[in-house]
Amino acid sequence: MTHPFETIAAIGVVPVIAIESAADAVPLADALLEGGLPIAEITFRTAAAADVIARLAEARPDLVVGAGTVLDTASLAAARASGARFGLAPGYDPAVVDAAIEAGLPFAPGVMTPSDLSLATGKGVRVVKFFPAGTIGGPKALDSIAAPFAHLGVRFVPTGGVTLDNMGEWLALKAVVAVGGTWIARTSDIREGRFADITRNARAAVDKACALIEARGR
Ligand SMILES: O=C(O)C(=O)C[C@H](O)[C@H](O)COP(=O)(O)O
Repeated sequence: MTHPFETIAAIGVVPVIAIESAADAVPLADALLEGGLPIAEITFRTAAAADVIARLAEARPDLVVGAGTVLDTASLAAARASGARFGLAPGYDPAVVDAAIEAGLPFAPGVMTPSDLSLATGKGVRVVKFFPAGTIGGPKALDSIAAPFAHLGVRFVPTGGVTLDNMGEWLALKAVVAVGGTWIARTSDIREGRFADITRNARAAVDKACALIEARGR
């Protein structure tokens, strides 16, 4: 089975999803898959997250489903038990990172500073979320912060303020493995059943990411 971070690198975009009802899980997955996006980061921002992951792992194995907003070890355990294939967090919590390593779950903690990055790389982590990407200073900030870690092969998933319009600025950076964002499958679009819009957003994001990744010649 392909490593989930390889799939993420090949596609170049990760939809960050806060879904409120497990009943919407399969329609959401089908909307993403129809848009050519076989990845979903289901965030533990809602009580439904673990149920949604479990349903998707069971009913839509073609979708690489992961857990987002993993803020504590209890969420990590719930994510694993539900069948999440990877995890991400907005910040760096050593207890969560240790638990993910121990469990063998591919996990990208969030970093914002060189200190966070040092902690992460010291644990052997090589894929991190860069959050909140837009607010920290955009691609220029990432370029500067990443430079002293480049020889370690650290790759970033900038998230927070990324859109279809600005994703090209991020994916132009070699250190960026993929971008993440909520714009592809918004909570309100899921709640109100606008799955055709989600398919359209997914297709636009994937097409753009693929073109950008090809252009930079990876
Ligand atoms: O929840 C997490 O684990 C996070 O890391 C934060 C989210 O990825 C961002 O809040 C998405 O930001 P927007 O795409 O600008 O809405």
